[in-house]
Amino acid sequence: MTRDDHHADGYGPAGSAERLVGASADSEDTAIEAALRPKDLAEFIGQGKVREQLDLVLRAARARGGTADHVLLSGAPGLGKTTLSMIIAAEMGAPIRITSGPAIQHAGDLAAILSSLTEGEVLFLDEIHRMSRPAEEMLYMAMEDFRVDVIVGKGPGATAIPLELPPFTLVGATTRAGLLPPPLRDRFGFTAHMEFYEPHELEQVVHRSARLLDVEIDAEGAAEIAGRSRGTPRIANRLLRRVRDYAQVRADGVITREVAAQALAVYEVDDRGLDRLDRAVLDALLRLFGGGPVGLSTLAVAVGEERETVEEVAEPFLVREGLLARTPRGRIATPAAWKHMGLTPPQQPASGGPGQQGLFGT
Ligand SMILES: Nc1ncnc2c1ncn2[C@@H]1O[C@H](COP(=O)(O)OP(=O)(O)OP(=O)(O)O)[C@@H](O)[C@H]1O
Repeated sequence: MTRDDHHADGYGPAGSAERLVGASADSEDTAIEAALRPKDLAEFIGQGKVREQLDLVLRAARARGGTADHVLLSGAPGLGKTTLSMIIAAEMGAPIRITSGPAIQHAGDLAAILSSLTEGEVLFLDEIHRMSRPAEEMLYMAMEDFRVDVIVGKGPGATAIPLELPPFTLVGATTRAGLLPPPLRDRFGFTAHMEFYEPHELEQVVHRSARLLDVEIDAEGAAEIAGRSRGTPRIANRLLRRVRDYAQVRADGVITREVAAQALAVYEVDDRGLDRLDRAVLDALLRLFGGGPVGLSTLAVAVGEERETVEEVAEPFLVREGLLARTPRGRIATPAAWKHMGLTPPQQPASGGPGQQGLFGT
């Protein structure tokens, strides 16, 4: 099995510090995740519908003695797309090759990978929406006819040499299925959308990982970590490792609710999974701008971050949590944001006081 690339989670394009609650894999995750991945569908926690449907697809393919249909997995980073692709291969008793869209810039890169696949092999293509156009077009034919045309030579003398491929299963992963061109999307026999996990599912993830890492944890400790993991198993596993450190150094090694809460307070991850940046954005929005509306650029200046960092790194989770809304007039805080930050909204936002929306409204 090979992996051509991996990404780190920086603070957006400005690319500064890695975040404890970032959903993309950092270098430590990459090193440890292999040990924590469930190996078969029965071990995979949550995503009940996806699991049931995939189980049918794979059982039927096995019964026919053939190769499974191409599978498209869509969902946010860290929800288990790579894990599921490995499970698909394991359940089919097939080897897996792992690569990603950005690693395939030329059609030739893809031709080289496809032509070296063995019969029934699973090809996992992460970030499939980021493949180059020519590679994408080559993939259409490979998926449908198990054939590619390799172009030899240049200009008028160029010739297309058809190359037969063994049947294989493509597992494509994307954070946004909507970004895929319809001809590509249509060539997948099965599409699964992965949802964020419920807290009780993340508790199971934490318990399972603690067992594998040989860490003692009680039910309340697992619940405390799960509640701060933003619906994402990767984050749950990462928080568990930081809490384990704390438990070893400052407690007796056992993770209880108290130990987990104290540890995550040190790392500035609050009880809802907001980190320093998220809280800074909310704090500025509430205290400086009376809850908004305030323009994105103004808000970014107020927290001393790039506009893109606020928009791409902090806001998606705040919006998902119902703490912040993006409106045509600017960003506004919801009543839940005031409550979460322990602040009281001004009685009459338009009459001055801490709120200065008139000045910052756009
Ligand atoms: N359903 C699950 N049950 C248990 N652990 C899980 C589950 N889903 C994911 N994990 C764990 O979360 C970590 C991240 O999962 P994975 O790498 O599969 O995510 P991903 O969606 O492929 O992320 P990316 O899009 O960034 O590649 C792995 O360590 C894996 O063990």
